[in-house]
Amino acid sequence: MSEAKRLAGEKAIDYVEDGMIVGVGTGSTVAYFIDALARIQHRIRGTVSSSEQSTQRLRAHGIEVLDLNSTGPLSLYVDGADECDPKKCLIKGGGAALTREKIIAEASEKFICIIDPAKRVDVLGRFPLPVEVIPMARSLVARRIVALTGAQPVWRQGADERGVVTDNGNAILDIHGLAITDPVALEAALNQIPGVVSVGLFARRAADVVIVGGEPPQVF
Ligand SMILES: O=C(CO)[C@H](O)[C@H](O)COP(=O)(O)O
Repeated sequence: MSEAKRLAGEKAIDYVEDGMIVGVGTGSTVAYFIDALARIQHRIRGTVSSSEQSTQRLRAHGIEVLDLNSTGPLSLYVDGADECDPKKCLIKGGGAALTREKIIAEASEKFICIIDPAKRVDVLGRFPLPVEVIPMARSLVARRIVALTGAQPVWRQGADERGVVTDNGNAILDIHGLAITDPVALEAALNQIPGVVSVGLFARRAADVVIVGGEPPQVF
């Protein structure tokens, strides 16, 4: 499977143009993209990173990481996903970086999603849907999710009693047992719950192009 991820990550380099500032997502597929980007780094002006993990990898290659507040809109964002439906709506956040990923996707003109074939689904929801929440609102948000969806939110566990702590200092609830027939409506409804920071559904702002790793990669 990592071969498919590598092929998807390397194919995304085709979309990088000279002088661009490139938005960079998070995860093992993106790691291949970063490694390929390192080989052409002299052609770009820098990157904006969606996580501490990606920032470390970018800097290890000597690639400049810029503050989104100083770059203005980005031309290109490249990121992975946990699931992708035929309309290019995504579930993301398996790596707990969903909020910064959503911010950069929103700031970018073109969002290229890089996945291996196992991520393609007809209906989103087999992968538990991540929701980033303010820690004090965790139980409240969980109750509201049950009332809204009937599905089961599970607090993502981490190294200690605080559970997983995101780069923004928040907690993650993973919603199990959803079959998401209307991703735009569910994203909007979950975003209304006080204490929700962001939802790992990328439906209002879906991907523009999806690259599925393979020999050759498929693009849709
Ligand atoms: O959303 C993400 C991180 O928050 C990742 O893009 C998603 O989890 C896919 O990761 P991988 O490429 O390792 O399969």
